[in-house]
Amino acid sequence: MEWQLNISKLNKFLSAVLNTGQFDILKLGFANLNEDLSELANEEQLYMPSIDLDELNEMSVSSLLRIKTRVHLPTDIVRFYASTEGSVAYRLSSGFIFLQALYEILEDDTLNRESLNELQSDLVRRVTNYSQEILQKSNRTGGQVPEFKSSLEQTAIMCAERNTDYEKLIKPKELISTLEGVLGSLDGKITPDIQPLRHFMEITRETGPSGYFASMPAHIPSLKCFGVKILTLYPSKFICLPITIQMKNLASKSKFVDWVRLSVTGGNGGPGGTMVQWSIDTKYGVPCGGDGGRGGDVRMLASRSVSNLGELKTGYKAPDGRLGKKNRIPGTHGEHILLPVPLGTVVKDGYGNIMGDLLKEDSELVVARGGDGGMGNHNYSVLGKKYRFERGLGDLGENRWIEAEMKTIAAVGLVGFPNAGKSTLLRAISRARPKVASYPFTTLRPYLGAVEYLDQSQIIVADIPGLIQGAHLNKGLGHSFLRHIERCTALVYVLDLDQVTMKCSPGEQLMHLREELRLYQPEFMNKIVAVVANKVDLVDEWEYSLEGENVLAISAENGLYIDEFRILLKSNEATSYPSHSSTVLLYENVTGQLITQLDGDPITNNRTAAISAIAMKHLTSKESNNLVLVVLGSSNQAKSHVRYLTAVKDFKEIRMWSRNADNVNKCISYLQQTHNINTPLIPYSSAEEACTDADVIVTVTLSKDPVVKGSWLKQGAVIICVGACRPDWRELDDELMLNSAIYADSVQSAKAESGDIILSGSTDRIECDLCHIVKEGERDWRGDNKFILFKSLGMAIQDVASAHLIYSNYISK
Ligand SMILES: NC(=O)C1=CN([C@@H]2O[C@H](COP(=O)(O)OP(=O)(O)OC[C@H]3O[C@@H](n4cnc5c(N)ncnc54)[C@H](OP(=O)(O)O)[C@@H]3O)[C@@H](O)[C@H]2O)C=CC1
Ligand SMILES: O=C(O)C1=NCCCC1
Ligand SMILES: [Mg+2]
Repeated sequence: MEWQLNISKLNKFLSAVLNTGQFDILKLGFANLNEDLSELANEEQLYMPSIDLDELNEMSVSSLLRIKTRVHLPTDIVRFYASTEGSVAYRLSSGFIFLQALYEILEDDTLNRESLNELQSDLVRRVTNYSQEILQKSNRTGGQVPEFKSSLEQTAIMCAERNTDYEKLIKPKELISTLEGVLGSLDGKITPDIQPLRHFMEITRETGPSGYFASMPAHIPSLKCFGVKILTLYPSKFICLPITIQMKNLASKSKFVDWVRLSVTGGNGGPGGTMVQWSIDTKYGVPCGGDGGRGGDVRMLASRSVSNLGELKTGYKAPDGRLGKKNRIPGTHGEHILLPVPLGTVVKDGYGNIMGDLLKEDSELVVARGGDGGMGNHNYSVLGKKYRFERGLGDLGENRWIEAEMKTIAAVGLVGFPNAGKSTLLRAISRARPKVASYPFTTLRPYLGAVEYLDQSQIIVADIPGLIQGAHLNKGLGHSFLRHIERCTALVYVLDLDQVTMKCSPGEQLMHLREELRLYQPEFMNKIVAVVANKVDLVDEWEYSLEGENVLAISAENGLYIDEFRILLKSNEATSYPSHSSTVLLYENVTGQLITQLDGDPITNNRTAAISAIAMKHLTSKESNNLVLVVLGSSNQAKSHVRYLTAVKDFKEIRMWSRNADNVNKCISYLQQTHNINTPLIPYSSAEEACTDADVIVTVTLSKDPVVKGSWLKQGAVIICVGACRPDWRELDDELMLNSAIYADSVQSAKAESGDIILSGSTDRIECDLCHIVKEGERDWRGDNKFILFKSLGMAIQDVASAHLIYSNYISK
């Protein structure tokens, strides 16, 4: 029987899993279907390998085994990998999910869960037997290939080591020659990298387009290993909103109340005891009544789990202390009443005097003290018969009116004109369910939502009621909502891009919003601000900056760029995250045992530069020396490219440009101090000036728009384009693209992923893969073209070969 997967059902299933919000990406490991998938990518149906349920023949078991070994499944047939925020890759118990998926999507309705469970055990048993047979045939005794034996302990140590140590294990010249060797051995056959995943990436993009890449498993027969790289990319890093406030468990069902007046009364002190202990020695006995217990206090307790003051009643009275007991034992104290209030609550007495400011989690403020207990008669024992029943009655508890007011209600306030979509946005990023309707002032009081992150942190966002022009004069909801803004640490201006509902152009909206806030309180201008343009799905084109501000275009309704927005809110941390983070998993070829798991970031930084160095070495003539190198960009790739390119060529000077001049200076000091780069490194404030008369230009930016123009460059210039890794991003303009002889590390990836190639209409103009260049040796690579361009996108095989080299260096250390 042939299992036929229905794509639309599969999509539905994957979307449903993704929509649980627990996973950012699911990779379905049809590992042995690389070729088939790329061929079938545009077709309606995907096919599972042929499996004869009645009699599993060797062929089908072998194909299953290949799936098993490729994706390293101890008990299952296919595994889902989930790459979470921060790029922690982990595995799900896949068999169950997979079979459930199959159950949902198989055309054959007669299959039920039990029969699938049976099928799974049967397959696993057969696959296990078969793999043992293979191992025996190949004279292997254990589960591991001898050279990797007993390496797992070291692997664990290695995984725990820091990036800097990884860097020490990578020497530019060694990595360059290793990768050149691997490229030379490829014989023109390159594992398709990204293409087979495109289908699944599309699903991911639809459900949350945060830009996740994953390289398919790459086999390197000569190295006896294969591997996978999982990479996440946070392109929203370009907007920063430093926020540190985090709160927890905000889901309060109560009405939103930010001010209350209530009466509080401490418990009265309990009366002292009047017991007398009789004895033969004393005529009247010995008084032994204990002191009365203290009355309980009424206290306020700052708690992250409370969102507003709506749970508070109008009055509280704490329990009284109890009567003192015999044998001088004090009476029980009255219990304190703890009133949980949100962090940032300010408490005043009835005269407006501030009693306290509850800023820290678990801080307490006594708002009505309980009375002291009265003295028990044992205190009066010396007074003889007359006073032996004397005692104190206990003090009354304090009683007062107090006012509690929330000062900080949210870290972030969403500010925008009515119907800009703030409530929809809050719904999209949190579990808050504010009313949404397209008439002004749907939101009459701020709704709060907790934006939750996988690291358990939360940021509280308030949907501030719609603002109208003249609000500072108390028009509309005027001051009542401007007061809320006062309490937010940061503001996000939400602009309306919908021609139908917008009051004025997005630029004017931003101007008016700012003006209203400024007129109400000039200090508002000091607040940290970000700008988002909502309803981007309704417009054809959108500028990404307005009045000098970066603007994040989103669609709250359709969930477009909502992940980016969530990250923007957390960008205090997000800016300290690298824009790319990755993990490389290295497996042993035959048994599929995991050899090691490596931090992919140093691998990415080094191998990409090594590949560029190989390309540059071949694409520039051997004799050429003392060239001028330009590096556009100043971060990881800029640093590694200077190191690797100088390892294969001598340059007269290296010109460095980046949007931010400080970054260039930092990059230069790092290269000089840490890597002793002796070639003059010269900062440039204009990319055009830097590129004029340059021989080699490297673009390593996160730009979405061209940073180099063909008109700037001299004939014969070699351009190494490393950024613009998405089909809609550019680093190079059309003139440059159309006048270049184009090469790529993988033609297939470049055609599918490079915005420069796709948008300039150059998909059919790519000459060949890097492995052909390496094999062919020196020739005229430019032909009739003005420039030579190498487009790098990165391939799994480069990661795997580099990971293998690092690992080998590590174990031989
Ligand atoms: N081909 C491949 O195999 C690989 C490609 N890459 C790509 O290389 C590029 C650099 O990577 P990496 O150094 O790790 O990235 P980082 O995020 O660390 O650095 C980004 C760099 O781009 C600059 N930049 C950001 N936005 C813009 C913009 N709008 N215009 C101009 N410059 C901008 C930044 O400098 P400043 O803030 O000063 O502007 C910074 O120097 C990325 O595009 C990445 O995707 C990465 C790994 C592998
Ligand atoms: O590591 C890779 O390969 C990358 N490719 C595209 C851009 C980001 C990193
Ligand atoms: Mg890549």
